[in-house]
Amino acid sequence: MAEDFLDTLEATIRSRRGADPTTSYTAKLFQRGRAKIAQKVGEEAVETVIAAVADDRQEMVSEATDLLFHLMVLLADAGLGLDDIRAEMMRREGVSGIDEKAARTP
Ligand SMILES: N=c1c2ncn([C@@H]3O[C@H](COP(=O)(O)OP(=O)(O)OP(=O)(O)O)[C@@H](O)[C@H]3O)c2ncn1[C@@H]1O[C@H](COP(=O)(O)O)[C@@H](O)[C@H]1O
Repeated sequence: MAEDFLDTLEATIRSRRGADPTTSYTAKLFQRGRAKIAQKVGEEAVETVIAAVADDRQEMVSEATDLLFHLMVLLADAGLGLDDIRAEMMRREGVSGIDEKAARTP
């Protein structure tokens, strides 16, 4: 898988564990803990949805970026990362959501 900016960002996020929370927002999130990080993911998800319903494309990009950043921090806090998401996405490749749902719905 080609290295892209998200991989660079993931490395930055991981490097902020135990860093100074007065100079790093990511370090501050880690310090505040899993529940607070999860809350931020929820807030950013809601803000993304609001922007989508308002059909505000610029705001959607901004809020979706906040959402993805906070989701990456949440994954990192749990010892997970983009490789785990890639692996799961690749496992699902070619399996239609329609077929997958039909297989688990009696
Ligand atoms: N991509 C981001 C990024 N996206 C959003 N944010 C921050 O996320 C916060 C979300 O906004 P909010 O208004 O909800 O935050 P808040 O009111 O401060 O939060 P709370 O009071 O609710 O805790 C803002 O402070 C944004 O600056 C980010 N902060 C950092 N990054 C990346 O992470 C890197 C490391 O950042 P530091 O850890 O701060 O050095 C940076 O170089 C960037 O590449």
